[in-house]
Amino acid sequence: MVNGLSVRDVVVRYGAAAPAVDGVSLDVAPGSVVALLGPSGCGKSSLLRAVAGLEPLAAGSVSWDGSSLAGVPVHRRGFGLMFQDGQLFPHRTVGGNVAYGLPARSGARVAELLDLVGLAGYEDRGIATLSGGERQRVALARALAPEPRLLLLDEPLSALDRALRERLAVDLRAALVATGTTAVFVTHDQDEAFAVADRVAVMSAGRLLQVDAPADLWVRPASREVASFLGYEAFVPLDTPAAAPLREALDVPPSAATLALAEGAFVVGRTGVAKGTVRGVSSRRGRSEVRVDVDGIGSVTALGPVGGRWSVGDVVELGVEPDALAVLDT
Ligand SMILES: Nc1ncnc2c1ncn2[C@@H]1O[C@H](COP(=O)(O)OP(=O)(O)OP(=O)(O)O)[C@@H](O)[C@H]1O
Repeated sequence: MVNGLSVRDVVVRYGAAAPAVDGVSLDVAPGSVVALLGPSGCGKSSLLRAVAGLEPLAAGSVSWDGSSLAGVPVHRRGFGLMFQDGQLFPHRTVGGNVAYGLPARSGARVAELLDLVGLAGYEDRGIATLSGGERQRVALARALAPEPRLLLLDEPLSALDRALRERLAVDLRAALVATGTTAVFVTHDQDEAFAVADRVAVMSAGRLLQVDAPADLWVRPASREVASFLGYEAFVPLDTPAAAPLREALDVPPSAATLALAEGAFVVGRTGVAKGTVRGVSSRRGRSEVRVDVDGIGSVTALGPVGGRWSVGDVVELGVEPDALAVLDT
């Protein structure tokens, strides 16, 4: 028996089109957080909705602690749901929203939950007076209040701006860990998936490509497709001359395997092991991003120090950052 959530060979179809979810199997252990990560339309929400009982299965099974949930309606699964637009009750106070679904006179519990999501003392505020980020914090407190045995989160941060999203992702993980909540979290944002989840399940076109802890996924993407989705931007066979300095940095022998390079695999200004021709320069978060062409590798984004001055056509020395390299399985 598998403890927690077990998804086996699940297929979800809408009419005659190709299945939205095409034979996915996934386990979520009690107390762990799994992110479903993939591009728009790959079937993440459909899978989440199937687990919730909101979408019928065309094939396969969903079970909890070894018991099939077939025929168990949404409200009897003991699962919580949280969506992109929080779906708060606009005419209740913050406290009234969080208390919904709790027994009467749960004031202390409401206060504890608001404290957990960083909104201590917000009980009497009206929903209309809250920022978008505060609303999602209230929605999270409300979703956690009944202590669901599984919390299903569908892009809960994607309506927020980037800086807020990054902060809330960290707070969201802290709240899930502090409460020991088992959760499945849908996102199309790699950084968010890595910040929130213990394990990340990468989906594409209805299928699951790889499930791993964030660090393992980054270091050992199973395929070029996974690597591309994580942000690896160039691919080169390990046995080509251009790959020699990269092989050396990783201390791996030449082989037919493919080496993937993420942004920052090359660093401008470090002891040079390769040369690149500058094609463009931009600045992000204080660092310089230098688009360079490297013979035998192609166009890649090298990182450089703040305020570096390069012109298009300059030839620059490039050092290597091993953490931005991965060897793909053949
Ligand atoms: N109710 C529906 N009726 C018909 N087709 C649907 C329905 N819901 C989703 N689909 C289709 O199923 C596929 C998967 O959609 P789904 O929403 O699960 O993907 P997603 O990965 O969650 O995408 P997004 O990140 O854009 O929400 C898409 O091709 C979509 O058009």
